[in-house]
Parts: sequence; C-alpha cells; structure tokens
Amino acid sequence: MKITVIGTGYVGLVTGTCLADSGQDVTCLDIDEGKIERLNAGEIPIYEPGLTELVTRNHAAKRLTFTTDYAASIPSARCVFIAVGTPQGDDGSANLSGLWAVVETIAPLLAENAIVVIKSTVPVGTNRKTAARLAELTGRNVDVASNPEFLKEGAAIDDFTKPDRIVVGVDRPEVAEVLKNIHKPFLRNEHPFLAMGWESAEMTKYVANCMLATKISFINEMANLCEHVGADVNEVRRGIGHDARIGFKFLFPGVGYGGSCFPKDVRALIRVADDNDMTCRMLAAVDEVNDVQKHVLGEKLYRYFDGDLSGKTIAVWGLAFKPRTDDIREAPALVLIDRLLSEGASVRVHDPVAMKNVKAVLGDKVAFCEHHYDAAEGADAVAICTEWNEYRMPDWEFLRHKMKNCAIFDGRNLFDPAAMRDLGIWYTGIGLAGDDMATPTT
Ligand SMILES: NC(=O)c1ccc[n+]([C@@H]2O[C@H](COP(=O)([O-])OP(=O)(O)OC[C@H]3O[C@@H](n4cnc5c(N)ncnc54)[C@H](O)[C@@H]3O)[C@@H](O)[C@H]2O)c1
Ligand SMILES: O=c1ccn([C@@H]2O[C@H](COP(=O)(O)OP(=O)(O)O[C@H]3O[C@H](CO)[C@@H](O)[C@H](O)[C@H]3O)[C@@H](O)[C@H]2O)c(=O)[nH]1
Repeated sequence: MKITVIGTGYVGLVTGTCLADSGQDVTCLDIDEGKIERLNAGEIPIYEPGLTELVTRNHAAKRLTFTTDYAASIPSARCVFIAVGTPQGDDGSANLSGLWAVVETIAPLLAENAIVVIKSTVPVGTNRKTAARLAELTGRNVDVASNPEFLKEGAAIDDFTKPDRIVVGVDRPEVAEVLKNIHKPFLRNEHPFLAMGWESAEMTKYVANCMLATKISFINEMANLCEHVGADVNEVRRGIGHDARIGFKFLFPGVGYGGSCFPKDVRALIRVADDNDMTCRMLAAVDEVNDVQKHVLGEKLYRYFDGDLSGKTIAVWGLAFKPRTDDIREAPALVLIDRLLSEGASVRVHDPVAMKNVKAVLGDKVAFCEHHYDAAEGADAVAICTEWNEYRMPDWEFLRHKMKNCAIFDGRNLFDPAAMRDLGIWYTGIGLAGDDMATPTT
C-alpha cells in the first residue's frame, strides 16, 4: 500500500519511517525544501535516538522517499497522513493554517479511494470540517480519519512501534479496518486498537495530554508546599505512589513542563471550552501553576544573591525541554536564561544536543560550552534545567575547583541533599525539606 505522510517533523518523520520499516511504501512530504534536501542527502534534521539508522536503512531500500512534490506523491497514495504542526495561535487556540493549506492542496490530487488521516493534534470538530471541505472541493465524499499520535520525543520510535493503544476516529467502520491493517505490525503486543467517532478521538488526545500536565502541575504545587512545611517531596512521592490508584508516573516535580505539546494543548482545550461557553477552571490552574514553576529557579537564584545578579556568572546545564531531544519549544531553561540576562548576569550554557537550536534564538547573548564542566568554569552557581544522564554523577571536587562559588540550583532533583550537605556544597532542589530557599507560594 502506498502511503504519503505530509509534514516531516518529529511526528511525520517518525511515522513515515516506522511505517516504511514495517514494509510499506512511504513518501514523506514537506514544504521545507531545505529539510527535504537534507533528508535526501542522508542527514536527519532532528535529534531522535535510533531514528538515523532507521531512516538510512529504509531510504536505501527505497521504501522511504522524501519530496516536496504534491502532484507526484498524492495521486498514488491510498492513505495520506497529515502531520503538520498545529502551534499555539495568538488567542491560545491551535493554529490550523498549515492543516487547511494542506487540505486545499491535496483535494484535487486525491485518488478515488484515498483516506485522509489527520495525525496532527487538532481541536474537536476539525475532522468533521475537513470532511466537509474535501466534499466541497472534490464534489464527492472523501474518507477522513482522526489518528492522534501519543509518542514522546526521545522515545518516539518505541512509542510508535509499541504503542499502549492506537486510537482512530472514523465515520465508517471500513475506514477503521484499513487503518487497523496498516497498524497490524505494531499491534502484536495485544494492546488495543480503539475505533471511535471523530470527536471522541480528537478529544482523547487533548484529555490524555491535559491529564498528564495536570499531574505535573499538581506535584509541582505540592513540592513548593513541601518546602514550606518541612516535608520532602521525594518521600511524599514514594508515600503516595505505592497506592496503585495514584502510581509513580509523571509525578516528578521540576521546573515545569515544556515542549511542543503540553503547553499548547492545555491552552487549546481551554479555548475549546470557551468556544462552547464553558470554563475549564482546572486547566487554567494547571497552566498558571506551570508558568509560575518555570520561574522557580530564577527566583531562588535572585534571592540567593540578595536581589543582585548583575555581574554574576551562572552556568545553565540542560536547554532542551527534556532529555534525549534537541527540542527547545517552551523549554524552562529559556525562561531562566531570559531572567538571568535581564538581571545583568552572564550566562554559560551546555546541552548535549540542543545548543544549535538555542544559538539560533539567542545568538551570542550566552556562552555556549562544549562540556558542562566548561560551563561551570568561574561560575557563581550552576542551575540544572534538564536531567541529562551525563549530569547525574559530577566530579564534585573537580567542579568545586572550577567554580568561583559552588552553589547548585537543581531544577530536576538529581542529587541527594544530605549527601550534598556532607560534601559541603550549597544545594537547593525542588520541594526538599530544610531548604532555606523555599519557593514563595504566592
Ligand atoms: N512532537 C511531538 O512529540 C508530538 C507528539 C504527538 C503529537 N504531536 C502533534 O503532531 C503535530 C506535528 O508536530 P511536530 O512536533 O512533528 O511538528 P514539527 O514542527 O516538528 O513538524 C511539522 C512539519 O510540517 C511541515 N509543514 C507545515 N506546513 C506544511 C504544508 N503546508 N505542507 C507540508 N508540510 C508542512 C513543516 O515544515 C514541519 O517540517 C502537531 O499537531 C503536534 O501537536 C506532536
Ligand atoms: O514527571 C514528569 C514528567 C514530565 N515532566 C515534564 O513534562 C514535559 C513533557 O514531557 P514528556 O511527556 O515526556 O514529553 P513530550 O515529548 O512532550 O510528550 C508529551 O506530549 C506528546 C505530544 O502531544 C504526547 O504524544 C506524549 O504522549 C506526551 O507524553 C517535559 O518538560 C518534562 O520535563 C515533568 O516535569 N515531570
């Protein structure tokens, strides 16, 4: 079966590559000519563990091709997956201009039996509107399916090939059957293939992300409270997690959630509620708590230096919104760096893979360092924003020697506060007992 995937970003490239790896004939299409040129030259535009090997192998086997040419790749496709970005618009709602541009372009090119599959995260009602628009443009009924994607960056290939579940939204069971067949190679773990209506599938994606974002904002707020009452959030986390109804997952406190999904999807669902004359109070709180949390390290640094950061040198370890990705969209590190620069501090940064992306945004406003120890050279403090593995076991003696003042502001709770005290290192984390840098609760 011929498949075309439109939008060759984190989701489209992983989707196309994994489908090709299961033996399908896949074309990945993008409007970004530079991106397609690089892919055709064997260069992978994003960092995603395992992806390079998979793309290279399937490209060489000619099961995976890359193009910018709609006319050459749409007419022969039985399934056209749309995986273009749906970023946050000015009013918080999802910006669907990319999706609508694709719909207009593909309409005259679609095969009679083509199925248009929307993989991008789109507000409730979008699949129905797409079907209506395609009917207008083509003069016939075109099959449309929602197929929300649940992969996580950094673990995208595993998530795609061994999904917890596959959700499709359809208006005819025959369409679900075609999609089930395409996904058969990924359903061998007996995890369910769930067919439902368009609106339920669209809503499932938002509700899943909002639930996860809610867990994170909840534990972050509890962590901040722990600091004030002499409790340790790590102990509390263990204390609650053994209750199977609560569990351990997605309850790690930190500097707030970032990335291209949680922030925008929480806000988009708030807008969907608004549009339906409803107020999502909980989601508004989740969003607000997260905004506050992104300022926690900056606030602690400000108070540690008695309200004067000018002339101080701060090392920031970790720029990506989470480890194992080069994605810096809504990354908490950028919020911290912004604050430090506006207070007159010098900033030295390190990230194993995301520095190129940050350089494109910040230019020479910060010093980019090849090694995280280099970033700490002469620094008055180190702030940790991303829990990369290589940050977990520093040589403290070496660091103490390198830094002007060995103070560690740990936004991901990588270290044991008691051990740090024993080493004589000034240390603050998130939600730890006896922390004299307790986060203000207002
Ligand atoms: N990134 C994730 O982890 C993730 C996971 C699940 C779902 N999603 C959702 O999937 C969608 C895509 O996200 P992403 O992170 O892959 O985005 P991305 O920004 O990495 O990639 C989007 C791609 O679409 C291309 N594009 C835009 N308009 C186009 C057009 N008219 N024709 C062809 N190509 C076009 C862009 O050039 C870009 O390469 C979003 O709706 C997102 O919410 C993302
Ligand atoms: O206990 C936790 C877990 C995560 N995070 C933060 O939450 C953000 C998102 O992390 P994660 O969910 O691992 O990454 P994403 O790649 O953004 O994946 C989310 O967003 C995708 C896009 O919609 C969905 O497909 C995935 O299922 C969903 O997990 C990151 O900033 C993490 O640091 C925490 O602070 N504490």
